[in-house]
Amino acid sequence: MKYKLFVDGQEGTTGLKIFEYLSKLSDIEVLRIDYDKRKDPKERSKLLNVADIVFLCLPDSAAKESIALVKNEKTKIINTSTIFRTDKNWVYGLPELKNQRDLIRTSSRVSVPGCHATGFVLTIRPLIEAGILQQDYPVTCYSVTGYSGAGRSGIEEYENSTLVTEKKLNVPRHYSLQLNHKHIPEMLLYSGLLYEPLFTPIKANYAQGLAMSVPLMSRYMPKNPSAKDVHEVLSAYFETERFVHVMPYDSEAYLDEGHFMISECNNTNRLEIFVFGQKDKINIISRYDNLGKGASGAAVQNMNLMLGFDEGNSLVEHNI
Ligand SMILES: NC(=O)C1=CN([C@@H]2O[C@H](COP(=O)(O)OP(=O)(O)OC[C@H]3O[C@@H](n4cnc5c(N)ncnc54)[C@H](OP(=O)(O)O)[C@@H]3O)[C@@H](O)[C@H]2O)C=CC1
Ligand SMILES: CC(=O)N[C@@H](CCC(=O)OP(=O)(O)O)C(=O)O
Repeated sequence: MKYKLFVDGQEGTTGLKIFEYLSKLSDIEVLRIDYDKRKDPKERSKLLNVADIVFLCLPDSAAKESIALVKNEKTKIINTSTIFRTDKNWVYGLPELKNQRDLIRTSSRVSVPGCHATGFVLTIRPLIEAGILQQDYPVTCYSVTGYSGAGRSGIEEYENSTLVTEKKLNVPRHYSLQLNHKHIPEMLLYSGLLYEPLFTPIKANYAQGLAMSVPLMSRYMPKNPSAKDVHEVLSAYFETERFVHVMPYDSEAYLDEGHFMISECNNTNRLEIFVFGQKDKINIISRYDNLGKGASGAAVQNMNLMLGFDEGNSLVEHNI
């Protein structure tokens, strides 16, 4: 039997990328909606209810509408939008967190993590579990991302050369300046922190690739770990993971004359964690493709688990 899959939002940035992955699989049948009917609730309802798995690649309000249209027990939902990521009836689709993989395998409602939240949670949670970061540590972090993270409208804005000149989009831009980015609730809940991190995202004039940086000060942490100790904890936590890799400690070899390269994981589902530091200063940076492990790749990884496929089915693990 072939599993039936439907991507609601098939023409959007996340949806199109998921389609690319699905086109490599043979044990599935991808259901398509007519372009003109893609926003018609009646037509969507038909497909949503015959599919074994649906990917919701929609704005929050439309995703909510789709969920209400699912009227049967069988259809499993993978939701890439922001809503329900902290809802207890949904499983957070980050398999690399301890015990999360089994929850995903048996769930019929999975939320794909936000792109910024992915790197943050994977950095903080292992340190708290290992007891070298206390839950009330006042964490500050920042993330630099390509404009495709803002979906179709973001891409159109940046790829329209007149606007780039008029709006001065050729320089990086901080946003969510009130420190209230929409990923904060999931960053708080799944990292294990007691207080919201102070998070500043920065969008820049390139399409794809994200780096989340979390600087920490050893003198304020239990056991005063060195950057090398932090590296060892993270390496042990992700030792057996296929898509999350802790890179060699303080490795200059991965820098370009001292500069970090954000887009090296593009077009893969790979997330790399780097630890740098000196004296009591620790700098942890994760890099990944916001459309890979930050969205569509993560969605397909979750699908593989939910259907009992090989977890890496159709996903690219390495840059070759
Ligand atoms: N881009 C990224 O890196 C990430 C995105 N996400 C999330 O994924 C979701 C999709 O984002 P993204 O693909 O970037 O956004 P896009 O704007 O690129 O795509 C959204 C798609 O939804 C369609 N749509 C809008 N309203 C409806 C409706 N009522 N019924 C059916 N279809 C509708 C749009 O149609 P139309 O073709 O008319 O535009 C469009 O194709 C969002 O919730 C976003 O927050 C999550 C992680 C990362
Ligand atoms: C560049 C840019 O604007 N990125 C988006 C996040 C992309 C993402 O992860 O989105 P969802 O939480 O919507 O799923 C932002 O920071 O709001």
